[in-house]
Amino acid sequence: MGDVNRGNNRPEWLQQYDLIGKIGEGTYGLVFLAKIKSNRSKSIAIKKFKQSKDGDGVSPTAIREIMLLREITHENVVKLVNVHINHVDMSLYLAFDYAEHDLYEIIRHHRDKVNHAINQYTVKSLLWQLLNGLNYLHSNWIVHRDLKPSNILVMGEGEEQGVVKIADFGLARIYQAPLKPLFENGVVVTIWYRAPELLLGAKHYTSAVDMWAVGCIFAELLTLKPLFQGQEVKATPNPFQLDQLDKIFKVLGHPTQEKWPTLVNLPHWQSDQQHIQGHNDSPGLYSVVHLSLKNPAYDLLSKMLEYDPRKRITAAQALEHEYFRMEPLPGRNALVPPQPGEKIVNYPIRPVDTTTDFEGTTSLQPSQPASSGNAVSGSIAGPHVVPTRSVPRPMHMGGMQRMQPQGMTAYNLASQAGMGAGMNPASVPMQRGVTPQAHQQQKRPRNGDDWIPPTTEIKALLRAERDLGRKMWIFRKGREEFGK
Ligand SMILES: Nc1ncnc2c1ncn2[C@@H]1O[C@H](COP(=O)(O)OP(=O)(O)OP(=O)(O)O)[C@@H](O)[C@H]1O
Repeated sequence: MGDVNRGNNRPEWLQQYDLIGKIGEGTYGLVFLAKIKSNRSKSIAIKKFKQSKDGDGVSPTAIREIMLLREITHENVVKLVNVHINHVDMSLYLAFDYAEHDLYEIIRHHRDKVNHAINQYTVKSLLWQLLNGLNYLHSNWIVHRDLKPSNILVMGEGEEQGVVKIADFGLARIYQAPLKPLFENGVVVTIWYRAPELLLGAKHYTSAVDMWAVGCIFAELLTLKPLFQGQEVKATPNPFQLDQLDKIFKVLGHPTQEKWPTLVNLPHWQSDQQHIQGHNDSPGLYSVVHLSLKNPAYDLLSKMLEYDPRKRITAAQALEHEYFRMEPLPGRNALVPPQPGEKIVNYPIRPVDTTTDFEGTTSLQPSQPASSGNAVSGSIAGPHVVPTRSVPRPMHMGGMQRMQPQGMTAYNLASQAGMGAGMNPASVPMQRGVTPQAHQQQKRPRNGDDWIPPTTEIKALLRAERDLGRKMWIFRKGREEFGK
């Protein structure tokens, strides 16, 4: 057990886990690695959400994330295995299946450590599974909106080795007609992967924004470099990201009204003509990604990076693309070597900062090696421990699992449904329910520290969101009436 389990006020629910340490930090909170005590071979990633700024407890963002994730069951989408709300301080913990790798680290490893490209089979398998998960989400009216390499997880050793899992639905929204204006929720997609319509000020978003991000990620898998690495403007809540657009135009050329008729309606296109309506020559996407114009990979990529969102390829269409029908065929284990005897890439496991506990505080005790075999942070713990990467370890490679296109259709049966003449969420079978483990947990109420059963939980969360809305309404009314 790591030091992080030694605190006096450790909540009781946590006792089913051995908390190993912190593995990451995002906009919405910290991510921890834990082991289930009753089954130490099972690793869990526990995401602790930060409190909302106004101290109202569980934030609406978190509520949406839970509501979405409880409904979602797909091999290529990360599984939410448990939810915990601490009623004392209204902090929220989500327990997900743990994935040893993510595309950010895989790309980084190839670029900075092994110094060679990711093999074609792996790129194709990663991309296919990413599209497969995304197709499922889009079929269920969910736009991810924050796709980027660190949100695309890949399973390590075990039965699911090399399987892609889309993670982080912190910004995802269920989208229905009429679409909600973007600005209500502020910034959506991380800038490098942000679609041009959003950069040009579109007030509505569609699943096409995710496909743009997939195009950027596909190019990054091929070249090991972010495709459009713009300098972010951070001044106002949703500033005009001129540099990001500029980076895109430099590679793809400037969009034209002929190719993208609704372009003229976009706010920034009108307001900043001088900067963004030039007509300079671009080197061409194919030269940046080093692909010939005839290569099916290039054809698919250029369809993902189509300017007009209405013409951009959908996830369902992309899965049917010729690229996935030619050798090497994509497979379920994206990390197996392309040919028997070919060199295996030893991807590093996640470093774990064993000195940081759930409160984000540091125990100031020396780190201990995690029994999980995960890498741990430096040996002397300080308040600002910089985790070090472990020595890469060889991965056990199981039998090669590759799929024929027909096999993939079966594998993807649910997610392919309803994608012909428009998306039809009703035709996609969705499993509801909760793991038996979660049911056991809910029977043990504790002092402000209980597990909430799924339906009650959703109701409670909805109530919390409604209450928050009511509070804001009362607050706004008060301001109107009293002029404050
Ligand atoms: N289920 C998981 N298993 C293993 N690692 C995970 C899991 N979920 C998230 N991570 C990792 O934890 C780190 C932080 O993730 P998180 O989703 O909080 O933030 P982010 O995606 O890096 O940034 P942001 O939230 O600002 O978009 C990332 O490196 C991510 O790959």
